[in-house]
Amino acid sequence: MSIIVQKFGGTSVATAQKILAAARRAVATKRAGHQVVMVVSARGHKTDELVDLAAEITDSPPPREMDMLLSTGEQESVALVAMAIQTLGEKAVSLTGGQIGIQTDTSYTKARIRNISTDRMRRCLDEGAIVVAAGFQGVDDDLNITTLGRGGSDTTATALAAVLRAAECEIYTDVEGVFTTDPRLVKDARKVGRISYDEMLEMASLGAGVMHSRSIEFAKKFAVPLRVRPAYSDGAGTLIAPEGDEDQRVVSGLALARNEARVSLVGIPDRPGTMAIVFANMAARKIPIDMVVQNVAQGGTAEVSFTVPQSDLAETLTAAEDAVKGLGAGRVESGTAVAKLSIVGVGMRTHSGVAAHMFQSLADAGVNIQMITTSEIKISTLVSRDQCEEALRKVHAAFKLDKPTNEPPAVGVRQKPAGNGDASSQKRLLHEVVSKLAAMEDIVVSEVLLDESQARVTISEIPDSPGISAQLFSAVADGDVMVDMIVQNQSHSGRARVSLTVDRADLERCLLLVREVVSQWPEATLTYDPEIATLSVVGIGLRTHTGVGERMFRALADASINIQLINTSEMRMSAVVARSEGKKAHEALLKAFSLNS
Ligand SMILES: Nc1ncnc2c1ncn2[C@@H]1O[C@H](COP(=O)(O)OP(=O)(O)O)[C@@H](O)[C@H]1O
Ligand SMILES: N[C@@H](CC(=O)OP(=O)(O)O)C(=O)O
Repeated sequence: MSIIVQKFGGTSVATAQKILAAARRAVATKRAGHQVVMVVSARGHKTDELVDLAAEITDSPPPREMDMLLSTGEQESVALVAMAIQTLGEKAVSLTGGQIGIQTDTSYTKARIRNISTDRMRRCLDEGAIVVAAGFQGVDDDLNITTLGRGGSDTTATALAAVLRAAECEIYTDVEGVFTTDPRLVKDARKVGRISYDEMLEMASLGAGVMHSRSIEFAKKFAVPLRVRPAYSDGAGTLIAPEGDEDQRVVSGLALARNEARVSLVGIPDRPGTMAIVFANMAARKIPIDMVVQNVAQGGTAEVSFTVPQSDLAETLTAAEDAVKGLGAGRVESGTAVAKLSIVGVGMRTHSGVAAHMFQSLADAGVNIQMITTSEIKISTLVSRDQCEEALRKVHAAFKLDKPTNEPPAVGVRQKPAGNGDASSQKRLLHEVVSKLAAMEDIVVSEVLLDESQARVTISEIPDSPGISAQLFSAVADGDVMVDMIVQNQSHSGRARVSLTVDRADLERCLLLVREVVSQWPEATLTYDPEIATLSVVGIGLRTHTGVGERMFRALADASINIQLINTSEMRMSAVVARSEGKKAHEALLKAFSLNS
């Protein structure tokens, strides 16, 4: 008999009526011939209320007691849901994380799942009961209660689906499914029928609150089909699966992270080891870095900027000050009142002109871009917070995401065939690595790739005002040059620096196009380097595990290799180095991540 996991978020069990509705759905699924495991969150704003209550008692609640407190929200709701099921005439057993055997590490308030025992759940299911599992919690080796971090019930649900080999994991919520962007912010947002794990991972980690990114990591690692569905109707929702829709748009969705802060380390030494020290200091404080922007150095000093949630700013500044002390040079700058606006879509792998279109729509809205970073399937920009919602609406409309998908794509010229070439070998590699994991949530690094086919172009001293990036990238796109990485730092004295990488065969054409645009800015300078290599560490959980950057940059530092550019995503962390050092860097990274060449 197939197992279906059904997760109900806080909004979907907020009242007795909603609890009964959730119970009816589980009962109907059981009566249709499935075994059912429900995962339930705390009712409504219960978790927030408990957090506020603790704050009234003390400024720094002990993490162990915080987890003891927060886990009660879910304990209340599972009991109520189990009662509701029993009144409908079916057997039900509510279980806490500890009673199930969800074993975690001891990092209170952000624990990671190590193992899950299926014995108790299977026994209950075999006795004909619906299992009602408390989301968001587990226990450590000493049976201390731990929680998985805010929004963690999605992670519980996907992890239970993985260990039970469920046919599907359904996430019931207060919207029809996954939308092109948050429907609360953009009323024209449309529901997506199907989206790939990779796109959903990016969307979730870039700010789309509908799913917790760690739960998509589980889904991808253990190939769990996920479906986001409305709790209030029979809508089919959105399927999250290995691949997205066939007739996919170039851009599938937009995400906004409103409460970001920027931290920059300026004037730091441009030498091997710098990034290793920076990342080690961040990892030591478990600070998850969002957008990392390191641009080519000038005058012997380098600069790295990154964004963090504003709530992590104080801790990040301390870590950054420690890093500067360790480096013996540089200073720390920071900026608040910024927001991160990102576009996501696998179509970017094959189409040119996507960045230009995004930048142009921001320019048309009078929005200045303070920082840019890209990965193969996303482009993130840092903009001022007071303009961010308007910017979100403008970019959404510019990509015609408010229109049905069967219309011709709004942008982009296909430059590369779509075929997913080595997808099956990637799946095999992933499976091999996952099968050897000691703990379920351990980081997965499946490959280290060396790309020697690219060239770098850097434009310095360009004016820092709306429309500049749009002009630059429109010119390149109009010339049909496919841009891979884009990195733009925060500006200094009204001047910014942008670097991009292109296929080496396109370098001459790209330079011609860029020169023409740059000629209108008297102070701007253009440099290029056809001799670069890009190293990419590929895996799952690269951003949520803060130690990957540290390990990567430590390995490059130990091999005395200097880093020119960095870009990161959920599934890839890349660094540009001199081509002459590419092979050595590749070997060093394979060794650091215990992979065979
Ligand atoms: N791309 C998106 N698609 C759908 N919903 C989104 C998206 N981005 C943000 N959201 C928001 O996520 C909310 C659902 O998540 P959440 O409030 O955590 O629900 P739950 O309590 O069910 O876990 C929606 O109400 C919606 O406003
Ligand atoms: N109750 C927890 C866990 C959770 O995932 O909730 P929800 O499914 O309502 O986002 C929280 O508020 O963080």
